[in-house]
Amino acid sequence: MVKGDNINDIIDHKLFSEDDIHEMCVRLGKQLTEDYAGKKPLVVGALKGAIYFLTDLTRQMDVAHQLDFLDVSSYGDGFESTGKIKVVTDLAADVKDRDVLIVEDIVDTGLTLKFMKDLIKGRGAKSVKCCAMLNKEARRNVDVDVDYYGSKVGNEFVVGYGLDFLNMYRNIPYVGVLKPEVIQKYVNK
Ligand SMILES: O=P(O)(O)OC[C@H]1O[C@H](OP(=O)(O)OP(=O)(O)O)[C@H](O)[C@@H]1O
Ligand code: HPA
Ligand SMILES: [Mg+2]
Repeated sequence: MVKGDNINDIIDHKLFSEDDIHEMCVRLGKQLTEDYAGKKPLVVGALKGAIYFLTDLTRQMDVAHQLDFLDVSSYGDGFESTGKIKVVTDLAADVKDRDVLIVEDIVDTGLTLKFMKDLIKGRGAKSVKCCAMLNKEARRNVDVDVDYYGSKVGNEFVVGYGLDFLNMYRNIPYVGVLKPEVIQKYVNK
């Protein structure tokens, strides 16, 4: 949160509490532990939104893995995807012949995930899957598999636990729906 902000002026209602998110991490961590046993996956956090989910999820994965990060951006400072995706900061690791698991906070139109999966597959990865906290399926406009996810979410703009609006509010410890008037305030500027 930002000092001086009143949470009640920002969040319309809470969608997923800290306990809800913890339960998602436990369930997904168990599944990933089974599915990646013996594979030493490369876990790729999609910067910046995924960092909160990534740190909690990987601590529930009882499987040896390595971490890397990829910053691919399409939203810029706005809240609507521009559709033009670029690599802001590339992976450090070579993904050739690796089992890669992309961790995302949310899959919305699917453009970001498709871009990342295609990029990593194109570099010769053995497998590329995604584990997202939230799946905003109704907004999908490209065909891409979200292999694991914590929960579906409706067509609402959510913030907190890594999810931002104008790069703010990521540190709200739960996921809430952003008040439409907050969006309006910035859109009309
Ligand atoms: O499915 P899409 O419509 O592509 O949207 C989902 C992506 O958008 C957000 O990232 P953003 O590009 O805003 O950067 P951030 O992770 O730094 O917030 C979010 O974290 C996902 O990565
Ligand atoms: N909230 C924050 N970031 C996002 C969202 C959302 O609902 N959809 C795509 N990026
Ligand atoms: Mg992101």
